[in-house]
Amino acid sequence: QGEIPSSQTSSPRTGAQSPGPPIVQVVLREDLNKKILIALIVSSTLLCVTLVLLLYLFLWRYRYIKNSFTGINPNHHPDSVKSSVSTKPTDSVTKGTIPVFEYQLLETATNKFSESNVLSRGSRGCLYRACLDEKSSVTVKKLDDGGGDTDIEKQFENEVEWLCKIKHQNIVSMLGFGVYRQTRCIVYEMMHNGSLECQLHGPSQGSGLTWQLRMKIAVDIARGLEYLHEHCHPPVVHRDLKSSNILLDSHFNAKISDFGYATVLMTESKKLKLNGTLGNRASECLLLDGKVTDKNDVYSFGVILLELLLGKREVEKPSAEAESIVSWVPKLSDRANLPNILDPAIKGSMDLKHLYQVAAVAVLCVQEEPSYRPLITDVLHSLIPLLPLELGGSLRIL
Ligand SMILES: Nc1ncnc2c1ncn2[C@@H]1O[C@H](COP(=O)(O)OP(=O)(O)OP(=O)(O)O)[C@@H](O)[C@H]1O
Repeated sequence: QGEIPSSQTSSPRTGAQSPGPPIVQVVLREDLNKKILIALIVSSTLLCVTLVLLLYLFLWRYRYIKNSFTGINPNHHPDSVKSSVSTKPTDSVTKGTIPVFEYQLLETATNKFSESNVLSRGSRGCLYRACLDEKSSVTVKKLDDGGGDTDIEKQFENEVEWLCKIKHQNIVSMLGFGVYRQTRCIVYEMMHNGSLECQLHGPSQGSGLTWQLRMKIAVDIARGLEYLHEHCHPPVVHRDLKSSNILLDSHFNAKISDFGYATVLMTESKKLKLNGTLGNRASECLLLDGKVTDKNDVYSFGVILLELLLGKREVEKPSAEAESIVSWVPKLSDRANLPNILDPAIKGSMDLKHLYQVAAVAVLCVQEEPSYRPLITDVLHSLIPLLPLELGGSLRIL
């Protein structure tokens, strides 16, 4: 008792020589250094993670903008639609900028795909009127698999693939699509005036289409085609251009629809390769296959122009002695008689010089030799001066 523990003898209070304070300070400093080191490691890790995230976001945004499109990605293949879309009915995602609709949503919008909503029946399925919201209606094309018909499947994939990428005022807009087990749906903007075929050859027999409207429709189609042939990279050939695939909105703006057979235009090098593999087949045979040239679309455009002028169907009677509208071409070259063979709905309603010019363009487009047919861009520029300014042409009416 009364003995002081040895550690206390070295207490600062004793006033004796004391190593205490320096030890504490060293320990504190070491602690501080460790903390600074940890803080540095944590903050630099955070910085790295943030930088990586920012880089990822930047790359994602760059790809998003690139994909949401002004041109065509040559590496893109229609098959990717199939793989990019799940077949679960509850999907609600977006593919690029195009939404994938849930089945239930389309079912409700079309009143369970009811008969009263049917707008038309095509060879591959039905077209329905649908209300996605209270304000506007859209159309839904419902394609059933047709007992595993791979052609329907291919056309669906092709159509969706192209319409995801092609955006133009004269090409029908796809608002979304969906794949649900055996059923496929595509949602389009509503084209209130239906197809050009219906306007020309339906109950109204062309009476709703004045000369000026017909010129506007021709210029609109040529603009859409010019976009496909000249502004898409690589160029796109529609391959199924006909009046039933030209749709008219409430202002009679014409838009090209149905991209089920569309394909990229074959480049010269690919053409040569194909010529090689097909031995002696002349290039014209390849062209007649309808696979490789934009001039096929120009021919089809010429046929539509003839329909607009003559008010006749592309093929008048679907029978053995059916006559193509192209057989009228020699009569079109007879200027004196031309006004007499026109569609009665427009007879005498146009400047004759304009009529001769449009007839000449139509004759050039339907020439048998594809290389003699003009480019669609030349066709467009010869029609624009015939269309009044307020309808999108350059004609000033004084
Ligand atoms: N977006 C739309 N708005 C209004 N009507 C449309 C629309 N799309 C198509 N139609 C009408 O439905 C008709 C059939 O179009 P659809 O594309 O379904 O035909 P299809 O299935 O390609 O038929 P086919 O193969 O026999 O030509 C068109 O001719 C047009 O009258």
